[in-house]
Amino acid sequence: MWRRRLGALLLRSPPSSSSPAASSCQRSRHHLLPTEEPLALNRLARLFTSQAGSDGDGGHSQKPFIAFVLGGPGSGKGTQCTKIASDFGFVHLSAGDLLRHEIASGSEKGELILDIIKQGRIVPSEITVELIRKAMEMSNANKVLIDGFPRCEENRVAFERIVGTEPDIVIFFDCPEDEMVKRLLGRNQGRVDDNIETIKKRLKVFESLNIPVVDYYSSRGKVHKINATGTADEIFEAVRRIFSSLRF
Ligand SMILES: Nc1ncnc2c1ncn2[C@@H]1O[C@H](COP(=O)(O)OP(=O)(O)OP(=O)(O)O)[C@@H](O)[C@H]1O
Ligand SMILES: Nc1ccn([C@H]2C[C@H](O)[C@@H](COP(=O)(O)O)O2)c(=O)n1
Ligand SMILES: [Mg+2]
Repeated sequence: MWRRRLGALLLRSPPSSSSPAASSCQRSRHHLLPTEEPLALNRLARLFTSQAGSDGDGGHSQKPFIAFVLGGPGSGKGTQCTKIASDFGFVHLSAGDLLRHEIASGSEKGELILDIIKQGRIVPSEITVELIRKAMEMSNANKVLIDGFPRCEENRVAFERIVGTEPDIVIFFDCPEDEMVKRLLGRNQGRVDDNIETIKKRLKVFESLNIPVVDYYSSRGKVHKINATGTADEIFEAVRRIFSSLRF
């Protein structure tokens, strides 16, 4: 299985030399690659992840179909992912939920994550990608929705480096800011970032760091942009048309 092989390779890689606190989407690009040794491992990892085929021990190394689901805070990513997962048999991995789960675990890393989320900033990519990679491996899924990721260029590059593959498609929920703010203020799920001060910061981060990632994937012909106004069911009709036309 590609996941087992990749997991074994990555478990053997040495820890990153950069401290998580020093790592952020604001860092310069040359700080993204921790050491040269993981790079060599990444090349090996790609051999197991970039294409389907026999992995030499009788197993099947087909990589999962990956859809990144993007959109501003409150655009309805989580709501729509639940529907896609139920109707199209995808496993739904929310980057935000994985980070909140880490906070709830009481780990030291969780304290750092909580601090960053309260400020509406982006968690260091190494942390988020590692949580996603582990969740993908544990799910053993062949169709995965990755909700709320990548949030910035550094997230995108780190995913390609650590997981060794690109998304097959990117779904982008396009929603006006005033509607997103209204939805977030009415969400009522006790999230530490659903207050107007943090929401304003999240919207700024979305515009400055996440939209460039959407543009990057648009230029590669991977983006399906969906008008995210209207009821959740109306929006899902547009989503359904896209997923019904895919071969996975
Ligand atoms: N089409 C819609 N119309 C009105 N409310 C909606 C719609 N879709 C979702 N909501 C509600 O808006 C709130 C935010 O939705 P959701 O959590 O799905 O957004 P999100 O994009 O995942 O946000 P975040 O990035 O903060 O996780 C929720 O309370 C949800 O029930
Ligand atoms: N790739 C990601 C995804 C999420 N976060 C942090 C910052 C977000 O404001 C917060 C909540 O995420 P959401 O549930 O809104 O998707 O989690 C991040 O740093 N990097
Ligand atoms: Mg969400």
